[in-house]
Amino acid sequence: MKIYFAGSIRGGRADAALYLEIIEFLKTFGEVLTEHIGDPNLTSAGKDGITDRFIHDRDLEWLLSADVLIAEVTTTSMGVGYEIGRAVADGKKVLCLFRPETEKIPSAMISGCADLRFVNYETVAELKNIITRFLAENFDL
Ligand SMILES: O=c1[nH]c(=O)n([C@H]2C[C@H](O)[C@@H](COP(=O)(O)O)O2)cc1CO
Repeated sequence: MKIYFAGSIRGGRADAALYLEIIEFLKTFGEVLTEHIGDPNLTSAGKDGITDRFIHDRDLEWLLSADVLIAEVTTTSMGVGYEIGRAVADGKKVLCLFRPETEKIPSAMISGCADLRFVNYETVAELKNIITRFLAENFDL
């Protein structure tokens, strides 16, 4: 299974360590196409490609080749929102994970979308359980 993991980069790297932990966990289910999102050296000021066009085109190719998109959406990111929209438009299975303990409120354009699964979680153990169920139960919960 090819998994596209989406997490904030320029939107802020407060959850970068969590992204790395999610990616390591996702690797037990299949190939994670976007391992660089967990790179602790990748900052919100940086980029992991030569140009923005290169990053966009490379990521979109990965996204369209993936079986599923899993996004951690607690840190608001325009890029993650765009990826979710493109995945939904392409009919992909999409799981969005959000920690409501923060002061942030998710965009209604994500939490209100009926064509994806939007799930709140509190602990990493809970998050892993949700991912396991989603991937094991044919992208449903
Ligand atoms: O350098 C990058 N590399 C990269 O793969 N992305 C993609 C993957 C992430 O899921 C998403 C993050 O978007 P943003 O940078 O707007 O927070 O965009 C985004 C950037 C920078 O915008």
